[in-house]
Amino acid sequence: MASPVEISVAATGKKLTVPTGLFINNEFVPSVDSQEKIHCVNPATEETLCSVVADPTEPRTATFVGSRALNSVRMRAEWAGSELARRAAILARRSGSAKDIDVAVAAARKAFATTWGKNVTGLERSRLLNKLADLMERDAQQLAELESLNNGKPVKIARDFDIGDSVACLRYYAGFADKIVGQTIEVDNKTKVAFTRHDPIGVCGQIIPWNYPIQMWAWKVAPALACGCTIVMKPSEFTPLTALKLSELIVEAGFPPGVVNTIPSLGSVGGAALSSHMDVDKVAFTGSTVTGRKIMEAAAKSNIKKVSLELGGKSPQLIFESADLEEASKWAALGILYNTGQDCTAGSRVYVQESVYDAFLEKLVEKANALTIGHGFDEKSGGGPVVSKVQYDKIWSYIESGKQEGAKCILGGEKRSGKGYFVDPTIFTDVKPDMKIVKDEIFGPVLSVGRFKTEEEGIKLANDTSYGLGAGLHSNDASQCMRVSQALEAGTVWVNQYNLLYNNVPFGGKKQSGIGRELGSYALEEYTSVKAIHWNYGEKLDWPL
Ligand SMILES: NC(=O)C1=CN([C@@H]2O[C@H](COP(=O)(O)OP(=O)(O)OC[C@H]3O[C@@H](n4cnc5c(N)ncnc54)[C@H](O)[C@@H]3O)[C@@H](O)[C@H]2O)C=CC1
Ligand code: BAL
Repeated sequence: MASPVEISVAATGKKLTVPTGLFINNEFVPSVDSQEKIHCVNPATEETLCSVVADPTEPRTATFVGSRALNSVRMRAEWAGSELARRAAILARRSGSAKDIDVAVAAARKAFATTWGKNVTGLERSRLLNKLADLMERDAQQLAELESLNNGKPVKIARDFDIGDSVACLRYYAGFADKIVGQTIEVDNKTKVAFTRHDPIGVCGQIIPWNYPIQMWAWKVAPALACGCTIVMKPSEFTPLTALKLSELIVEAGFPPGVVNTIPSLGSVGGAALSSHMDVDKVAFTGSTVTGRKIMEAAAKSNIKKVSLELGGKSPQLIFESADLEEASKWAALGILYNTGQDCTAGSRVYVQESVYDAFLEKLVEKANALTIGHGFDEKSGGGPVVSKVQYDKIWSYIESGKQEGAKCILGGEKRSGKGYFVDPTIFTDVKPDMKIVKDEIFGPVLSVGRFKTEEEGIKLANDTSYGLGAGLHSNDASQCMRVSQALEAGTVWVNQYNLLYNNVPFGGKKQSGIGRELGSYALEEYTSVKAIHWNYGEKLDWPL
């Protein structure tokens, strides 16, 4: 058994207990072949919270350093050819056979064949999912505090939005569990019929990021369990704590052993092993486009498992002259500042029609200034620090590049002193389409504001990106709203609002923002395999042909 640890929470004077092992077959266990650890850091204080068992099969420290460094300096030329890059590449290649992933996949396979899959009724799956939702609701405050400690986001936001929506997500899919039905298809009125079964796809590898550790867990786990799949979950190495805590609730809710397994691991080890595993039937991923591409490649090179990818974005918002500028400025601020900009749909490019440019900008700066970025346990905080030193350095390198490339920084852009990975709202104007701050996903509170004259020009600027996740438009002209929402190349378009998602509305990307859909009834397609059964109840075969 791997022992739980206690984390002292200075702000409340209480302690939180967190399991630290790999969660396999409803038990927290050590790695089969290593004592290596993932160190979890509080981004508000830079202090280590605790360490959890990692999933290594190779010398871990070097891989960990390599992996982090690789992520942080991916775009930096000096990385290429360095000794660290060479070592990281070798170690990443070697990590494909992670033994703990093998053990977890075997547990998930066994559960799928015995206690779960087609061996459990939809009603029972629904009951267990509802029970899990109740437990999550009961523990919402504790989970929110843990999420805040590990990720940085404000406790109240984690509790009321991330966890509130996650509880609702579990209940939404609990409702579907006994309603997953196929079709009856008449192929011949007298002698033959066909029907379809929507079978659970099998063992699912689920690889989630650090920006919404609990919510991305719920988006993945809820539809998979509703459909009868079993799971090997790999949380981000930056934020594994709440996935481990939720694993305790899996046991308490009464799920059979092996239905949900949790392997805290490095992406280059556990994530790569899951994506290339020959006995994983599907991999669901949320994260960067760079990693999504690797996952698709690994799936193609192994067993052609089903893949769904929810990737990055560089989402635009268009502000037209008829818009309610007061409201539009609030939505634009929310779009870039929610979760301190660490959001796949962050509205990181705003384009304003020339006639209202100055008036809008003034309001936008006022709204951005009004948001307090602070400690997650401070009730006044509307946003927290960014998740890690890696992310902090990446964001600052973009802010510097914006300045160097000639954009005008009209808000923020100055580092704070003291501890914590805090980045204040930063707005650039006078931007050009080929600037890095306009093209790349920054994943921080950094906004580029440009201008356009005509609707056609606005649409062209908005669509000038390899991404296609979200887009927003603000206008009081209904015909324009309809025209522009159709023209915007994105999986989600918000009209006179931004960034609101609902469990019953599908979510996903176009272009290089991903494939597949999460949420809504569409997500069920990701976790089921359609079988057509042809039935002959009367035709005699006229033979030979
Ligand atoms: N679309 C989104 O929601 C997210 C986008 N990002 C973007 O990615 C950038 C870098 O952040 P990262 O943490 O490095 O994202 P990432 O895409 O590398 O990490 C996301 C998940 O993928 C795993 N992973 C990493 N390499 C893998 C591999 N080879 N095979 C399988 N799984 C792997 C990680 O362990 C983590 O669980 C961010 O600055 C942001 O721009 C990051 C997180 C979420
Ligand atoms: N806000 C949707 C999920 C994500 O950012 O990853």
